[in-house]
Amino acid sequence: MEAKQLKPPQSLSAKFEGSFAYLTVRDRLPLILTKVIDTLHRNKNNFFDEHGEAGIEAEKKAISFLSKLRNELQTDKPVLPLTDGAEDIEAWNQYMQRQQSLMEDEQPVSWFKSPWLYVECYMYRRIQEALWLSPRVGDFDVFKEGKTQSFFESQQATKSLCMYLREVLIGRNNPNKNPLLEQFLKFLQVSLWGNRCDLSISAGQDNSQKTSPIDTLADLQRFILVDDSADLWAVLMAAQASGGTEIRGATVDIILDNAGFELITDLVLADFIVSTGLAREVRFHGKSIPWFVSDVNKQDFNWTIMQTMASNHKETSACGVQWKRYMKEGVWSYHDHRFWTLPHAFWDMATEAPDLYSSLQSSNLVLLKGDLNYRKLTGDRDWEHTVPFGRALRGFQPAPLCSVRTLKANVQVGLQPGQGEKLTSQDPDWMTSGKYAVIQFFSPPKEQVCS
Ligand SMILES: O=P(O)(O)OC[C@@]1(O)O[C@H](CO)[C@@H](O)[C@@H]1O
Ligand SMILES: [Mn+2]
Repeated sequence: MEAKQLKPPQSLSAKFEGSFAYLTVRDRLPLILTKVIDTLHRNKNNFFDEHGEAGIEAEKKAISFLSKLRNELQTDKPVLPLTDGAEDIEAWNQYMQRQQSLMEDEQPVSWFKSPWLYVECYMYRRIQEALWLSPRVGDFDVFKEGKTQSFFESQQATKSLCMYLREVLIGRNNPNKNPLLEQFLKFLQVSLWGNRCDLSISAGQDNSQKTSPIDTLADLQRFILVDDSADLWAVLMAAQASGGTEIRGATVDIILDNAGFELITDLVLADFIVSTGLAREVRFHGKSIPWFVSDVNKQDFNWTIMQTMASNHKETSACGVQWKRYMKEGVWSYHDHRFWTLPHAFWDMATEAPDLYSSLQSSNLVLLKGDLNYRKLTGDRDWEHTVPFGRALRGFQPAPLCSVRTLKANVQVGLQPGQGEKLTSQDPDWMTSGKYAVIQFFSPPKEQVCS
C-alpha cells in the first residue's frame, strides 16, 4: 500500500504570517466567537422563559467561557485539554499530546504555532465545551439562526431546483429527451456549486444562492479544475451491472458539508440517483455537534426535510414528501459518527474510527462534500499541486471516493504540470476564493487475486 510511511509535507499553519491560515486565525475565528457570544446574549430572554434564573446563569457562564477562549486565541496562549467529560475528550487530548510531540524546542501547542486544521477544529469543540459546561444551554445550537436564514434566503433557488428535478423524473420515460448521464452531471454540478454557500468563509455573513442553479452551470464549467465525473459514472454503471437478480444500483455514502442551500442540492442529487435506480441506498453523514458555522447536524437534516415538505410550492413540497418517505423506508439514512468532529486527517480513520472505516468499505461510492473534507483528505498539508490525489490520501482508501469541493483553502493536489502556476499568475486567490472547484476521484487498487 502506498503509504503513511512517506512523510507528508508540512501542515498549513498560522505560524506563516500573511498566509490564509494566519488571516483566518487572526481575523475570522475571533469574529465567529464574537458572533457566538452575541447570539447567546440575544437569546437571553428565551433561556429565561425556559429555565428561569438558572437559564440566565447558564448563559452568563457560557459567555464567560467563550470570552476567555477568544482571549486565549488572540494572545496565542497554549491550547488546553478538554474537561467536559464527553466521550470524545480522550481522543482530543491524545491528539493534543501528539501535536505537542511535534513542536520544536518543546514550545507549547498554541493557536498561532500549531497546524491550522487542528486549532480551527479545536475552536468549534471548545465552543461546545463552553455550552456543555453550562448545562441549561447545553443543547443550544449557536449557529442555528444563520443556517435557518440561509435556508430561507435560498428559497427561490430551491423552488427552481425542485421543479427541475420533478420535471426530469417525470420526463424520464423518454430517454432520448433526457439522457441519464447528462442529467446526472447536472445534479452533481449543482451539488458542487452548492458548496459555495458556506457560512464559515464569510464568518456568518449571508452567502445564500439567489439565482437558478441549473441556468448557471454552463458558465461555471470552465472553473472546474479537475473533473473526474466520468469515473463516478463508471462506478455507478458497474454497480448496476453487478447486481445479478438482486436489487441493483449502488450504495452511496454522502459525507455532508453545509446546511442551507448546499444540503438541498445534496438531497436533490440523492433523490435523483435513487429515483432513477442508479443507487439503491444513500447513507448521509453529518456532524454530531454544531460545526464550522454552517455544517449539517441531525437537527438541521430533519428540519430541512420537514420545511421542504411544508413548502407552499407544489414541486418543492413533493420533494420533501419523497425525502421523508426515503428516510422512513430506510432507503436513505442519517449517521453522525463522532470522528467527523475530531481534528484528524482521514488517513487516521482506519485506526481512530475502525467502525466508520469498515462501514465505508461497504460503499460503492463515497462522495465527500466541501472544503473542510478536502483539507482532511489531504491532511491540510502544503502539497505540490502535481502530487497525485491518491498519494495525498496516504492510505485512506475505504472505497471509490470523490471530493466534490469548491476551493477555499490553500491545498490542491492532482493538477497538471504548470496548471497551478498558471492559475497563480492569472488569479492569485484561486485557492481560497471559492470561484474554482474540483470533482476529484480516487479508486483503491483492485485486490491482487492469487491464482
Ligand atoms: O467545508 P466548507 O464548508 O466548504 O468550508 C469551510 C471553510 O470555509 O472553513 C474554513 C475557513 O474558516 C476554510 O478552510 C473552509 O473553506
Ligand atoms: Mn462547512
